[in-house]
Amino acid sequence: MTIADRWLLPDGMEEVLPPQARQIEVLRRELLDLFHTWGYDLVFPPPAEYLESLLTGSGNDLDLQTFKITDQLTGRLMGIAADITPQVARMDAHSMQRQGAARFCYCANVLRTKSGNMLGSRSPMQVGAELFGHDGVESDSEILGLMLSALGTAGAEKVYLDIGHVGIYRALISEAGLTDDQEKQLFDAILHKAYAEIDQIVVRDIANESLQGMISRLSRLNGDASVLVRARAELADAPASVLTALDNIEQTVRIIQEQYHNVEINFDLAELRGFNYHTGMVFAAYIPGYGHPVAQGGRYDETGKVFGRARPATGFSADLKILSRLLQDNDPVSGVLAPAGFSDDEELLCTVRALRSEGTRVVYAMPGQDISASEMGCDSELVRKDDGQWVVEPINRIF
Ligand SMILES: N[C@@H](Cc1c[nH]c[nH+]1)C(=O)O
Repeated sequence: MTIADRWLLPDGMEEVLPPQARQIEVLRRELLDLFHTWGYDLVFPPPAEYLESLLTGSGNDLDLQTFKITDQLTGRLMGIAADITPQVARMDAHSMQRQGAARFCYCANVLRTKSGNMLGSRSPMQVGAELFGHDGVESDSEILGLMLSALGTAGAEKVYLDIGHVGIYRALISEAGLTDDQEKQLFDAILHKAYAEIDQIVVRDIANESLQGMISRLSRLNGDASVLVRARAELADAPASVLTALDNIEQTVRIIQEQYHNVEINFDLAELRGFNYHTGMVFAAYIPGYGHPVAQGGRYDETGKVFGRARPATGFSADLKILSRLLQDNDPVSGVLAPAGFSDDEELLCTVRALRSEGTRVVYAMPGQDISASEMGCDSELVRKDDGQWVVEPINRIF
């Protein structure tokens, strides 16, 4: 093994160095404090669980994204958490047993077998919030609002929101009488917006002509607010739940637009992104200059059922590392350098203690080491005056 092999990290498993680590930590605190002020209780999910509880009800995608390990204690297979949302759904359904609305937030490392995009991480720091126990405009708009506020806290000035509704696709598909294989094929074609293929599949596999037309048209319902008007006309023969879904989107968006003025909304009613457990309105937030969502989420009403309690649920998550990298200003670290060789100087000890207690960073130089103050993140130093007092002065020496 060469030295290079020893420090080579696996793709997408990155270490975070100063000053980014500190910036991420500052943002983590700000976001968790924000969630707290909105009434979201912090939870710490376990880093690994038995596969059955981790993957139950969540579909194939999450399974493929989950690293599996054998538990040396029981011989059972465990999975390392790849997404916190189903874990929090289990906490709500099984461990918490709260009646009515329950709100939880989290920030935890997850591991994924593959990254979502070419340059992406396989070890995101997932931060997010989940709201259980209510189905409707109030909870949908609260979660969307909290996501936008979180992006604002992280420094986003302009947000592009992509809104879809998995329930519309599901309502149409439930009438289509497709086999699992046929449905998977159609799902993939819609996911990839392969219009020619979609048209082919619906004509080949679906007998009902009105349904064929509606599914083809649904796949193209993508654009500004006029999409909702078009949807009402083009999906007029759809089950009643489709109209309810459109009403829900319209009302939620109205609430959001009244409160958040830096948001541009695009509707994509055939958007099926995500981990497959979503059942209702889904959304993704983009910022200029980055081609992937910086936060995403949506409604997933069925997930708690397998844990004993079907609860309405909606939530969002983001990768804290990406938010910090894309949105945070690179504030230079500042601090005060304290000299070496004065460990018995009571005045100095006292001054350092006072500075630290008010939050100032004070770094002791080490005897015999000639390391620049800036390398230690210091832009000022403690200097002893003739009367024995120590005062902080800016460093203007050239190192
Ligand atoms: N956990 C989902 C987003 C989500 C949170 N809650 C509901 N959906 C994701 O990372 O894609």
